[in-house]
Amino acid sequence: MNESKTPLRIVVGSDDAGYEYKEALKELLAADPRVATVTDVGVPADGHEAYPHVAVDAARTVAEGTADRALLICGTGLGVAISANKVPGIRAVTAHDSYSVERSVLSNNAQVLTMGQRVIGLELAKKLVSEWLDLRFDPTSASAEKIDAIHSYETDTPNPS
Ligand SMILES: O=C[C@H](O)[C@H](O)COP(=O)(O)O
Repeated sequence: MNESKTPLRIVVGSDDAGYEYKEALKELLAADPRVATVTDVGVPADGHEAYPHVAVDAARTVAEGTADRALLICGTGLGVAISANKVPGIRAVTAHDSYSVERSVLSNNAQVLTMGQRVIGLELAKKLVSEWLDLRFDPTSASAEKIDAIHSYETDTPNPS
């Protein structure tokens, strides 16, 4: 662990198709010293809330500053990413490989990682989540102005470039 990194406040969520992975990854996060807090926005074991509502609840928690990141699971990871990206200021990505997880933070400053329980093995998902906890975006990097450009499209402000 890099002691200079502030532990992360993480919100987790899933639909019923992602429930088992959400629970397993929540347990992993809760035991990790790189994590300050884990907040579960559902679904519970007997829950059937549709993925858009869970994803937006989690994304709003990040956008409001109550959490630093969100980890969202559904069948594919796709629906929760699409939904979370409807929240202004949120950059959510689906990633099932190490390089994409790395670049999602270092290039895209994505605060939301999504995965599909029907797509990836649980042990690989755990490994990728562990790698994700070590990543921090560098606001002085050349990628920063591209993130600003993304956000310029959330308002009526023209693209600065
Ligand atoms: O992206 C959507 C998810 O995979 C979800 O868990 C399943 O959605 P569906 O039931 O509409 O296929």
